[in-house]
Parts: sequence; structure tokens; C-alpha cells
Amino acid sequence: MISAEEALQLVRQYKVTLEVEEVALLKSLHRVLAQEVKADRDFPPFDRVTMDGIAIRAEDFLSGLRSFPIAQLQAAGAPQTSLDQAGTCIEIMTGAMLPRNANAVVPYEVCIIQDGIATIQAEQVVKGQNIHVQGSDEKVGATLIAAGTKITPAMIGTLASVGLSRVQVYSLPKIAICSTGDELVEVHETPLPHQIRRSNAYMLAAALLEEHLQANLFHLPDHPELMHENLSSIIQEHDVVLLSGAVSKGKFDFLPHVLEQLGLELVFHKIAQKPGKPMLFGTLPAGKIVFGFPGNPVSTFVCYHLYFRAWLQASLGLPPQQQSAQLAQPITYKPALTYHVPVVLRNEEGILKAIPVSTTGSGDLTSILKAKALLSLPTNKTEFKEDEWYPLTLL
Ligand SMILES: Nc1nc2c(c(=O)[nH]1)N[C@H]1C(S)=C(S)[C@@H](COP(=O)(O)OP(=O)(O)OC[C@H]3O[C@@H](n4cnc5c(N)ncnc54)[C@H](O)[C@@H]3O)O[C@H]1N2
Ligand code: MOO
Ligand SMILES: [Mg+2]
Repeated sequence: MISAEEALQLVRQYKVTLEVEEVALLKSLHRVLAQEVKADRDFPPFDRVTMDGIAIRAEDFLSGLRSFPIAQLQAAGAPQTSLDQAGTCIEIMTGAMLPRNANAVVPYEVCIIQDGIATIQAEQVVKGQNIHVQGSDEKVGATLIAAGTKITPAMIGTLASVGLSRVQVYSLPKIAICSTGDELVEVHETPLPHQIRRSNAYMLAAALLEEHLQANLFHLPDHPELMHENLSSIIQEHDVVLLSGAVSKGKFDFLPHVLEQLGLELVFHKIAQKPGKPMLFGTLPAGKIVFGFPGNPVSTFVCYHLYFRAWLQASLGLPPQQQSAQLAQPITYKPALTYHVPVVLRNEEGILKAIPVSTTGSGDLTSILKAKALLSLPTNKTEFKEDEWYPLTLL
């Protein structure tokens, strides 16, 4: 049996190779950029006026002049004008190109305009004031966003600015979620006393939606031939298969055997951890990836968050997310297993404190209703003291 740390390292090594596809600008939100984004022109592209007011030559003001006849009006979006005559001004709007020969913009608030003459009441005017100089943010050709970055709304603004109406992004893996077990019925059905509803499949699908990933949902019966037949066609159609249940020691836990028949290259089966000990991970022919999450709801949820998300980050070329928090109360845990404790979080003067939530075990769906994260207590100790720092995984 491998350790939780080894399992994490291993899943990160089995990333899938994602193709590059082109999508419409807004569809690129939350996707991973597969191209470098460069400035197609200087940022800003011209000397941009930053206040509504008048454009003058600062020298005229310095020579004592205070009243400037208005020669022209220039709006944003109009071609550049020219301040040809010394001692005059051009009324100018925010976002307009600075007129040729002008070098300062005086806001309306410190001018009085009467009969076509602007009189400046400011104490001083400095050359270059209220002008956003061409190329002062970025020069044409500069890299604005590196490939491999997850696209945020702010980045959509930059992509739009440089004219990328279509964006190259890495394609998304095709994901299947399969629940297993003859005790499961559909959500809309009323279970008989010995049945339960298929909650894990929906919980996983929702967790994927939070990553902006869609999945197809399936159910596999507790029957080796039928499981083989169904799973074989599911694998053909998907890059990644997330399975829930049927990976432990039970008489109906057929998955490991069926997967082996389907060409599984096992990377590991069983991790020294609680919950989620019987988790399975491996590859299938044609570079497909399979995660076999233990069926207990908390185990499925915990293993998804610890291992699938680490795998996804690695496959998308994103750095691992590492965080830690302080245990808020002592815990004794004797088994030689990494104990992933469900916790809520509290910020105490800048220190993140993890407070364990009560749970009856990995069948306790309600514990993950309360928990916001997992605090992973390592195997090399049995006494975990208050204020000690441990790795944290957000749920
Ligand atoms: N003799 C042993 N028994 C068990 C061991 C062990 O080491 N030795 N490990 C236990 C642990 S830990 C876990 S976790 C479970 C994992 O079991 P399986 O992955 O084989 O899952 P199932 O047997 O199919 O189901 C377990 C449990 O989860 C419920 N379940 C399954 N799928 C769903 C679903 N989609 N939605 C809601 N609930 C689901 C299922 O009804 C069972 O109650 O094995 C222990 N046993
Ligand atoms: O590891 Mo199992 O996940 O405790 O129920
Ligand atoms: Mg079982």
C-alpha cells in the first residue's frame, strides 16, 4: 500500500496530452490559454487624455497666460487635431488623442469658460499632466499573458483589446462518471428499504461543473459481463473515467477485475489513508485515465478533491495548489494512515485555523455538508497538537 503523498505524486505524472482548439472569445473564460498573447500595438496606443477639460501648451501657462481662446473641440474617437496657434486651447475629452503641439490637459473643474475663452484658475500646470503616455503600460510586441494561464474575466478584457475574437485554448478532457451498485436507484425514484439514491454520481458531476468541466453520467450494474460490456464502450468515448464504488473487497466489487480485462495498467490500488483507502488509479489503452473512487460518499468526495483535482491541474499545466492551516484542537489518531479530517475554517488574526467537524465516518454525507476543507494529518505521528500546521485541501 502506498502513502497519500506517493499517490499524489503518481497521479500528477499521468497527465493526458490535450490538443489545442480555437474558441470564440467569451467561450475561452476559465479555459487554459494555449497561445502567447502579445500587445498588437502600444498600450495605450496613443497619448491618451485622462480628464475632460482643455489641452494647452504648458509653456504658455508658465509664461503667465491664463485665458485661452478655444480653437477647437476634440471628442474621444475623433482623429487627432493640432494646437497650431500658441496661446489657444482645444477643448478635449477623456479618451481622446492628445492634439499635436499640446502637452498638458487642465480639467474643467479649474477652468471658467465664457464666450469661447477658457480661463485657468489653477495655481500651476505641469507639462504632461493628465496624459497617459503612449506605450507607458506596454510596448507593441510585449507578452501580456503567457500560454498555460487559466483565463479570467480580466484577461478576457486584454484578449479583446488585442483583437482576439477567437482564442487558442487547450481542449478539455472528455469525462465519464460511472456509479456502480445494484442498491442504487435514480434521484427521482423512491428507494425501497434496501435501496439508496445514486448521489455520488451527481456530487462528482457538480464538482466537475465547478471546474467548468462537463461529464457524461452512466451507471454500471453489479454484474461482471454487463459491467465489462458497458464500461468498454464508455472508455472508447472518453479520455477520463471516474468510477464510484466496487473497488473494495466485497463479493460484488468487480471493478478491479473488469478493468484488468479491459487492459488496465494499474498505477496503484489502495492508499494508506482514511477515508478512501481502497482507491484505484491507472491507465487504459490509448492513454485513457481511470480513477476508481471508493463508494462511500465521503471517500468519493475526498478522493476526487485530493487526487482528481491534482491530476487535472497537472494535465492543464497549472501549478499545484498548496495550502496549510493550523489545527484548532488536538486529535489522537493511531492507525498508520494519513487522516484527512473534514474541517471548517476560521481566520484568527491572519492565521487560518482548521476546526474538525463531527462525523460518523465515510458514509456520513452530512459531514461534507458542513466541511469546507480537509486537513491531512500524516502517518508519522499519533498525537496531533493544537496550533500545528498541516496541509489543507479546499472542498
Ligand atoms: N472487508 C473490507 N471491507 C471494506 C473495506 C476493507 O478494506 N475491507 N474497505 C471499506 C472502505 S474504507 C470503503 S471506502 C468501502 C469502499 O467500497 P467500494 O468502493 O467497494 O464501494 P461499494 O461497496 O460499491 O459501496 C460502498 C458504500 O457506498 C455506497 N455507494 C456506492 N456508490 C454510491 C453512489 N453512487 N451514491 C451513494 N452511495 C453510494 C454503497 O451503497 C455502500 O454503502 O468499502 C469498505 N469495506
Ligand atoms: O476509506 Mo473508507 O473511505 O473509510 O469508508
Ligand atoms: Mg464494496
